[in-house]
Amino acid sequence: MKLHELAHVLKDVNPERSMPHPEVVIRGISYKSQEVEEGYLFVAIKGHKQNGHHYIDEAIENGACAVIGEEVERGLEVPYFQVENSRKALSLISDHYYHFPTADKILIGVTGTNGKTTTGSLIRNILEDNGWSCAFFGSTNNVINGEVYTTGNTTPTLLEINRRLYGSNDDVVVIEVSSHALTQHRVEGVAFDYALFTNLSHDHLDYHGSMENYFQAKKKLFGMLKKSGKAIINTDNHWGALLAEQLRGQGQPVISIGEKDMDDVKVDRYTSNPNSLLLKDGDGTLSMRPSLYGLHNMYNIAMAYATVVQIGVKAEDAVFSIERFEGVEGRFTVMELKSGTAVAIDYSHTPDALFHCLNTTRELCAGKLIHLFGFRGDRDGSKRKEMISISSELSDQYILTSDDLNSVTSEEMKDILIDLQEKYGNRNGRVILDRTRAIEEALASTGENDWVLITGKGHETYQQSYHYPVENDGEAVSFLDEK
Ligand SMILES: CC(=O)N[C@H]1[C@@H](OP(=O)(O)OP(=O)(O)OC[C@H]2O[C@@H](n3ccc(=O)[nH]c3=O)[C@H](O)[C@@H]2O)O[C@H](CO)[C@@H](O)[C@@H]1O[C@H](C)C(=O)N[C@@H](C)C(=O)N[C@H](CCC(=O)O)C(=O)O
Ligand SMILES: Nc1ncnc2c1ncn2[C@@H]1O[C@H](COP(=O)(O)OP(=O)(O)OP(=O)(O)O)[C@@H](O)[C@H]1O
Repeated sequence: MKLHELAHVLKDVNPERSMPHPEVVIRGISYKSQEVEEGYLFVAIKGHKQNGHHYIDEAIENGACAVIGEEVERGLEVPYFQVENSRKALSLISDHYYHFPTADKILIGVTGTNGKTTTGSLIRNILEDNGWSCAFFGSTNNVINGEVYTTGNTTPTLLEINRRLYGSNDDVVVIEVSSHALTQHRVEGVAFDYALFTNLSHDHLDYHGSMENYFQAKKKLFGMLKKSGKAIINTDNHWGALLAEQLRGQGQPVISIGEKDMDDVKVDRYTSNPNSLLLKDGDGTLSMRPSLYGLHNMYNIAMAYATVVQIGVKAEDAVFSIERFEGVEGRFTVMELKSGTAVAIDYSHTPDALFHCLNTTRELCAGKLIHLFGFRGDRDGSKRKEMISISSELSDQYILTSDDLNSVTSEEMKDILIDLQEKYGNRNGRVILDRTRAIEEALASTGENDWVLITGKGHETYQQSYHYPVENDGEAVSFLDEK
């Protein structure tokens, strides 16, 4: 991309200086000054913690040939483009720079408080099973051309997405679109063929301030649908029903998922023992033995099914793939121990997710159910009381322990947990700060037919070290089972 082309791409351009080198070729783009190289375009973003405009000099020292920003900047030695919104400009520019890599693909955006990763992974697996190649951007990883990459955010910026998709041969792209990403214009300009809404419940209120704001953030995804695009919505969720009503009122086609006869894809009957599901799709009834457990996962299956049949997968082929799906790492991963105890490791960290996860475990557990969980430092503290009362009600015993501390100290977290237990806990609750010690205690007090449910981290690596030298919950359970 040449420098002078930049001026045409940015609508509200106000170049600080004339274009000294219109033929200068932009060799890369970054919004991180420390990653700028010779000939790069630097995009200065005023962020939540830092202001990228304070790093423009560093970016120029590193070789930036032009800068985009929101603030007035004078006397820079390279052309400066002042724009209304740097994040939007970043997305727009990266699309042009990488020659619109999403334009010739089927784009699926999945949003919702819970179920994005499971639903997105189901869709990817069903499509891959049936002849479509499918790229994936989500919480657990990114997959492009069948290559798996680690990821930072659930939803990267479009710069990162386009960089990965440049040269991708994938037919379809599934993107988990978080409310943060939508608020921060991370996928600005992407036109989706399908937008999925799994559910909305209490989470991230520290960021959005209210459920209404949280809902409005999620709703943005549905304004990014192509003209031919379709919304696929769980209308058994209150916010989903509201969204469907609003979209239908605007003439947007909606495919509804739920347990109601009027739903386009109905979760007709689910039993957990044996694990079997009956889906109704129009006149057809589909019976299957899913590999996933829990009613919440039946909704994920219904969402994924509704999407893939729209793309062209035959119903019976979709069912076959759903039954073979191996699940998502750390989403209700079950381990059978020598003692006869079953351990489920799950990622749930919201009240709604915890409710579903505990209910599922309760349905499978014939003996005692011990639940082990904690709360992430610096995250939405308003959901903790609700989570403790759900656990108090649905588990026989629970242990409050450490989750990611972030900037909170271990001692501060201990005080938080003790205070929460005293205020909202019951006599079956305890606090054991060291996560591995807490797992050890839970395993020591269970046996045949008992279950231990460990939630909050799932597959994720521990952010801090504990007594036993292990990196995650799965490793801790295996280590202690061998001990
Ligand atoms: C609070 C938040 O969402 N922050 C996101 C935001 O960062 P920011 O722009 O505010 O960054 P900042 O640290 O304030 O820095 C501002 C700017 O200065 C630049 N800078 C800074 C320092 C320097 O030396 N040089 C320099 O250029 C930075 O590169 C940045 O462009 O934009 C970044 C680029 O997209 C994101 O990586 C980052 O996500 C942070 C890491 C994060 O943890 N976000 C969480 C809340 C999040 O987004 N979670 C959702 C999933 C939620 C869920 O469903 O559970 C997600 O999609 O991951
Ligand atoms: N449809 C659902 N409704 C409620 N809870 C769910 C649903 N699907 C999954 N969960 C619960 O939420 C947890 C997270 O599931 P998943 O990773 O699929 O969702 P997510 O939206 O990607 O979450 P995150 O954005 O935190 O990664 C699961 O471990 C499970 O306990």
